[in-house]
Amino acid sequence: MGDAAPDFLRIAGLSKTYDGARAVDTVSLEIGAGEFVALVGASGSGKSTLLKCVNRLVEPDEGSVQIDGQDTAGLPPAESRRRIGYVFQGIGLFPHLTVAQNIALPSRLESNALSADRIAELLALVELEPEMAQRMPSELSGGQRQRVGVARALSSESHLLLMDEPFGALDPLTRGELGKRVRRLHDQLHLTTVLVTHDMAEALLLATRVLVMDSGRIVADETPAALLSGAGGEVAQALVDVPRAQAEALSGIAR
Ligand SMILES: Nc1ncnc2c1ncn2[C@@H]1O[C@H](COP(=O)(O)OP(=O)(O)OP(=O)(O)O)[C@@H](O)[C@H]1O
Repeated sequence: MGDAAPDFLRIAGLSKTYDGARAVDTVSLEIGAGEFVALVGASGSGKSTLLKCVNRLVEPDEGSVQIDGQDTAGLPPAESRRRIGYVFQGIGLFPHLTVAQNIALPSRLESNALSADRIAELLALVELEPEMAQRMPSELSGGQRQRVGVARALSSESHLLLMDEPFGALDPLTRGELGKRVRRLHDQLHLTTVLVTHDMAEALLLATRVLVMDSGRIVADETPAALLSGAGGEVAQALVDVPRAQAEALSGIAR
């Protein structure tokens, strides 16, 4: 979508079945360089599985994924993952490594050690003090840990950032701040970003494009403005109705 940016991520005919149930059902999708895409949908609609097929934490049964013109099936899965920055639920920081060691890990696997200056720079990008580098993850708040996760995802200097509910379990203020921060980083570093979120308001506020998944398929692909004007069909509009109803209820109280 957008201004004729070249497609950076191309997903073609992708399917993944678990125990006879299709988690992802023949999804085809092109995402241009520089897009910030939010992927929303009910629990179990296939969002995480789709993202994991992109970085090959999950092997698809059918279909292909191309990143910057290169088919990921031609690379060992670990090599594909090193080329992608990702923040996934359940893939947290290593508790026995310091913040600095956690951030440096993807680069160390590439035999490309990160300098202390580079680690400080990555911490600054997510607005953490350089002194945090020597702390253990248990000495950080949940929000600080999630920032370190984002810094680690950015450490490989990949241009593709995949995030699966990266702001989950944060208080709303921190969540809002971290979301805006990630959006600014996306713009500054010219990233292509896919963010899975349960929060339609967050999707509408942060993304340039919103994809809605339902039963393994993409059922809507719209800009936030189009969704707010009523486009995208029934499933998408049911999701947009949630923040819309909240905004109306709040303005009713203020009157
Ligand atoms: N490793 C697995 N083994 C078996 N079934 C799985 C596995 N991972 C996911 N599934 C199933 O695939 C479907 C899609 O799951 P997925 O995690 O992709 O959904 P989701 O949209 O990300 O959900 P949520 O919003 O709850 O995180 C679900 O029915 C889920 O139970």
